[in-house]
Amino acid sequence: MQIYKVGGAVRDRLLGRPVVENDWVVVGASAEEMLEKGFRPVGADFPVFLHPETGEEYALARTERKSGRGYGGFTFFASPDVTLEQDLIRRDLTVNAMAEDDEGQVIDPYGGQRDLEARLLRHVSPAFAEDPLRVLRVARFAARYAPLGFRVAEETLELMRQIAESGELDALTPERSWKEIARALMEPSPDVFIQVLRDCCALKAWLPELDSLFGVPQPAQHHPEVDTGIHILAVLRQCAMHEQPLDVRWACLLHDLGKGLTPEAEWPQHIAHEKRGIRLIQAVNERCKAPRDCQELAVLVGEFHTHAHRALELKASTLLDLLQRFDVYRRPQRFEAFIAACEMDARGRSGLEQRAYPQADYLRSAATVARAVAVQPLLERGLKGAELGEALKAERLEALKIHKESGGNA
Ligand SMILES: Nc1ccn([C@@H]2O[C@H](COP(=O)(O)OP(=O)(O)OP(=O)(O)O)[C@@H](O)[C@H]2O)c(=O)n1
Ligand SMILES: [Mg+2]
Repeated sequence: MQIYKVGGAVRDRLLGRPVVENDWVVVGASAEEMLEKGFRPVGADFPVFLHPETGEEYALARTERKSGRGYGGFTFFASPDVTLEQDLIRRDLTVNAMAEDDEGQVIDPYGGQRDLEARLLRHVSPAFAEDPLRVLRVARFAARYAPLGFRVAEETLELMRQIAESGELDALTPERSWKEIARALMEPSPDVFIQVLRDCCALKAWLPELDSLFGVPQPAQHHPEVDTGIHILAVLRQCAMHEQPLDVRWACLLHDLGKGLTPEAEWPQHIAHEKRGIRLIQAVNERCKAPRDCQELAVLVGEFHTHAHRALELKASTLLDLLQRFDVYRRPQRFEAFIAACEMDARGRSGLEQRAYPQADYLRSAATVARAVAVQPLLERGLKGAELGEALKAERLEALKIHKESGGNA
């Protein structure tokens, strides 16, 4: 049997980037031989094994044919006769279809090195279409390598368009898709992920609520970029620049979905888009099976981002309602994430990226002030239950009024 390093490890070494994990392909071996050598099988009918010591993945060279729609609809054909070239040709991108032998020699039958030079993400063969997840993968690689000058080859974009238009993306399980989405949003250019999906019409299939924001105008006074979709891309760029975590990026992606429901007669105003957007955000959350923290933050940012932007004008009682709603007493971290998302929203506007956002510190100090109200004296007065709650609220309100009068510098 011959063992080759394949995929991302070869690509990233040639790019001079750190290699995080190795994938291996094994040619000329049977499953029985692998088991004899102590490799552990990953699944019953999946020709992939884990190395007994390193835990890295070793896949038998295989050809893959589609037997039905969606994931699960795969049949694998692995046999000792399958050659390295046959294995590589069914892979997604030429830059991912290179192998390296144990002497460091690169085997590159499909022009991976040429495309690395040309900064092109290009599919290897029509077998690309066997796995519709690759549409998301390519957009994710584009989001990762855009800063190095990579772009998706025109013919690959065309193939991605055919896959998207065939409805195949609907067959992807939310679990598989979410992994790609989450990784893509954390890449250096998450906006490129969305842009590529839009370019191949996959955004329309996957996230029509977001796709329809392109072409929807906003008031130029607050949004010099005008187009709502362009604004979302700019907000994502800010998220990457400020190294925001996934929940913040997810919330930013969805925060303005309500603007897609504004009747055209009201454009460029979007009165009540925050409330209107809630059910869209919830629907996307559920459809994508986003993790709980992402779901929660997205709904809260959707409903309350305008509150944050107007923080300095809010009445003390409205401010208190906001803090109560966020449960800043027990969930301080979630409120921080909310503030971060709103700041990214404020900065994701052409020419306003550097503008100060004093609302952030104002909200932070308001939360501190409300949190500082002590419960103990109220307990000592014998208050409990609903009465205690009301008294606590009243004291917090007083504290916030003083805070507001002092301009937030209390
Ligand atoms: N849907 C997929 C998934 C994987 N691969 C192939 O399997 C290799 C390893 O897959 P994976 O580890 O998911 O991707 P990497 O390319 O290693 O990239 P990453 O840096 O994201 O791990 C890829 O390079 C590619 O050759 C593929 O062709 N189609
Ligand atoms: Mg890998």
